Amino acid sequence: MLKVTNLAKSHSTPQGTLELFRGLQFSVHSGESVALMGESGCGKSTLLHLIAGLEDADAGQILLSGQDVTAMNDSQRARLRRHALGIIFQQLNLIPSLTVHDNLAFQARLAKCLQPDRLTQLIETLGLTELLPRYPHQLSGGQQQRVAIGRALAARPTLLLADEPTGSLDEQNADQVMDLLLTLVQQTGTSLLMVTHSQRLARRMDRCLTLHQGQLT
Ligand SMILES: Nc1ncnc2c1ncn2[C@@H]1O[C@H](COP(=O)(O)OP(=O)(O)OP(=O)(O)O)[C@@H](O)[C@H]1O
Repeated sequence: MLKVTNLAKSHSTPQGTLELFRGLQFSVHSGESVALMGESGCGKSTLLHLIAGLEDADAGQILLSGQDVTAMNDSQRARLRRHALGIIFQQLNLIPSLTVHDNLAFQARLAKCLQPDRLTQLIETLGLTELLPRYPHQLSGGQQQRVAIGRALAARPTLLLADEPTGSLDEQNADQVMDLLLTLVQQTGTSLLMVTHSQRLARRMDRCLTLHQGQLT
């Protein structure tokens, strides 16, 4: 489903070139949930950005359902993000001027795959029914997190990329959000690649990859 081969990425910084990784290889299979761990600054977020086509790799190949992200132009990448990827980054990027309901429907509408029954089911599973008319600033952190998960899954992505989606929550809320995320991923057959600093959350996933000094173990 996701196959990464010989991936290399460096950043240029005022101190010179910072090589994050070279020759990186790994796969995520259909329906599999994989934790991505590693110390701060090792390149986990950058790796998600490369897979999402938001940054360019220096070398290597990223195949998503057989399509090579590294060979796509900007509009092909945007299309891929709309149709095949769900993305939950640290800044949740909910749209402040839209209600919870419209935030949830937004990405599915863009991808032209809004299915009202499916959206209703997602809303129920995520416990958001009462909150539909509210705006993001009227929600708690955990509630915003659930909306971001719903929005990412409403468009039926093949792969969900999540960067510490429970990072700002306390343990109890993080566990609840994680329960929902894993249930939904299982129900929909979506694959999940999730950055986390929590061993506890990582143990709940099918597999854990650790990025250390440019290598995955
Ligand atoms: N656009 C950029 N230009 C230069 N350096 C960058 C850029 N983006 C990230 N970096 C550097 O690349 C390294 C990897 O950053 P990245 O955000 O991928 O790490 P991370 O593993 O996700 O860290 P954290 O766990 O703290 O979120 C860091 O040292 C960071 O300072």
